[in-house]
Amino acid sequence: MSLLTVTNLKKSYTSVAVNNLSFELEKGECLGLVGESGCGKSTLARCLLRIETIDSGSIYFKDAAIERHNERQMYPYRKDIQIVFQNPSAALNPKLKIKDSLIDPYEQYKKVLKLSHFSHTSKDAYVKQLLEAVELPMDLANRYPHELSGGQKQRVTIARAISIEPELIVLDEPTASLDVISQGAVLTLLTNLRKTLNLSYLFISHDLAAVKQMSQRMMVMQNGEIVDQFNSDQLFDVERHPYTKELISIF
Ligand SMILES: Nc1ncnc2c1ncn2[C@@H]1O[C@H](COP(=O)(O)OP(=O)(O)OP(=O)(O)O)[C@@H](O)[C@H]1O
Repeated sequence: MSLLTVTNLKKSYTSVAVNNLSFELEKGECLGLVGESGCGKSTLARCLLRIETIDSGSIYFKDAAIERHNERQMYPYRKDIQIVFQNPSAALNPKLKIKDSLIDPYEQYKKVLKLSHFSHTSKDAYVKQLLEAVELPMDLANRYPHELSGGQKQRVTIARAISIEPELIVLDEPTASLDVISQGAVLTLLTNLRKTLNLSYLFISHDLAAVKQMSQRMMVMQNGEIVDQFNSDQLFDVERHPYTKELISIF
């Protein structure tokens, strides 16, 4: 059984943002999602996280159809689906030291947490493991977000996401705000973490090369619909959808 099964998902604002989306995501895989600005990628992410309500369709995660869950029913699933956003500065509380930001998801979900990779013997020991996991030095723990570089901040948001050992992380343009060198390093880190922690990713980006590098399978979205789905090594095959070919030619 797939970790995530989305069927005929539809979400409209003033016009349709996401229409009739169906796909499956397997445990342990990175599934890439590409498409130009405004095609509905972030709307899909918000629907999966239940930040948005959906109009119709279903979202089946692990053993449950979560699309109509209320907040109380969502609680055990919330910890299993985490998100890393494009802009780490907006994702971190500027008033919290890094160590306090890192401990925050644990505090929120400790009632339902069963950690197998990290261990929480003390706050300091836990923070140290998380900083090590994202290859950041321990002395960042006592700093505030504005004292970190963009790449370091994004590593902190990744550490927060993995701290509660979720099943799935939605990566919504996680490197878009970083310089090219930091981008490569963060993508490599994410790939290593996926393998070490047996994570699954939905990797959203308009960077075709990055998605190909990271993902085992890819989906292409246009005007709110998935127009192409394939194994990443079939990206350049002749039978690709004309829009996929167009994206390749732009790249
Ligand atoms: N809260 C909202 N209210 C009204 N319309 C919205 C809202 N959020 C998104 N939309 C619209 O839905 C469509 C899809 O937007 P979405 O942000 O999902 O695209 P995207 O592919 O993630 O774009 P980008 O790559 O620029 O982030 C757009 O037409 C957008 O204007």
